[in-house]
Amino acid sequence: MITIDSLTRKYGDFTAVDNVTFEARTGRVTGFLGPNGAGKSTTMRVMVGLTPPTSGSALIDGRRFADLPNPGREVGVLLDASAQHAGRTGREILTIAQRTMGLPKGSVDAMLERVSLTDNEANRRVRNYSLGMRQRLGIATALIGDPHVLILDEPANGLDPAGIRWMRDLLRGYANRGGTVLLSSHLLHEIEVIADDLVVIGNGRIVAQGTKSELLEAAGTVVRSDDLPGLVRALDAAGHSGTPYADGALRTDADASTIGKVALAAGVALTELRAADGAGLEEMFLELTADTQREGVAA
Ligand SMILES: Nc1ncnc2c1ncn2[C@@H]1O[C@H](COP(=O)(O)OP(=O)(O)OP(=O)(O)O)[C@@H](O)[C@H]1O
Repeated sequence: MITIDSLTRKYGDFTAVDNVTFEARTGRVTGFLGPNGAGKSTTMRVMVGLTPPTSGSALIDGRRFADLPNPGREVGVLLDASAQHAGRTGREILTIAQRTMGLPKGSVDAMLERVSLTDNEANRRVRNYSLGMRQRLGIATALIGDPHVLILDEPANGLDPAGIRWMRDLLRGYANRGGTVLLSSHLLHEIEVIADDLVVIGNGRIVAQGTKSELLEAAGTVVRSDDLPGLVRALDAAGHSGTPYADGALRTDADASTIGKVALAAGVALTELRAADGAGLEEMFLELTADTQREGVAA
C-alpha cells in the first residue's frame, strides 16, 4: 500500500504539490489523473526518493522508499521510459537490473517474454526503440524484481490500442494477485479502462478521489429531449444544474428519477435518459481541472 499524507513540494515560491493526501490500496489499480503540470510526476518522484518533500510524507507499506533495503524487490518504478541508456540493448538493461537485485539469470528471458519483446528487439540498442518498445522495456525493468508495488508515470504513453489492452491485462493480473499499482496519466480514457480507483489532481491539489464507480455516479445523468431549453428551465427551477454537450445531450447532477418527475411536471418529453458513462467522467474531469487546462474547457 502507498500512503501519501499531507504532502507538499515547493520550488521557491511555487507550490507544485499542495497538501496532497491519498492512498493506493493493495490489490487495486489506482489511476493518478491530472492535466499537464498538475503535479503527478513531482508526487511520484517524492514517493521514490528522487525529490525530498517540503513537508508531509510518502510511505510504501509504512516505510520511506529510501529506507527499503532492496527497493527493486519491493517497488517497481517507471518514471521516464526515455531515460534508459540509449547505447545499451534492452537485454543489457534488464541484465544489469537482474544482477543488481541478485535475481536468477533466467529472469531476463522470462521478463522479455512477459512484455512481448522479441529476441531481435531485445538485442537492439534502445536508441533504435520506438516509444512503445521503451515503455515495454520500462515495465519489464519495473517488474523484474517481482515487487509487490508498482509506480508507473504515464506508462500508456506511446502504446497503441493493442499495447494499452496488453498493459491493462498485465496490471489487472498483477493487482488480482495482491499487488498495488499506481499509474499516472493526463488522459482519462487511457486509465479509465485500467483503474479501480481514481485520484484527480489539478494545480497541485487533489480535486476528486474515489472508486471509479463512485466517480461515475458523481458524474451524473445524461438526458436528451427535443425541447432542451424547456428541460433546462425546469431542472434549473428544481435546483439542478446541467452542462450541455455539443451533440445536444445534457449532463446533470440530478438522478434519473428526479429528471423524470421534473420533465413530466413541465410537460417535456424525454428522448434519452441514462447514467453518465466515461464521456460524463471526462466532462467532469475537465471541469474539475478547468483552471489548470491551458486551452480552457470548450462549452
Ligand atoms: N525542478 C523543478 N523546478 C521548478 N519547478 C518544477 C520542477 N519540477 C517540476 N516543476 C513544476 O511543478 C509543476 C508540476 O510538474 P509535474 O511534472 O509534477 O506535473 P505533471 O502533472 O507530472 O505534468 P505532465 O502530465 O505534464 O507530466 C509544473 O508547473 C512544473 O513546471
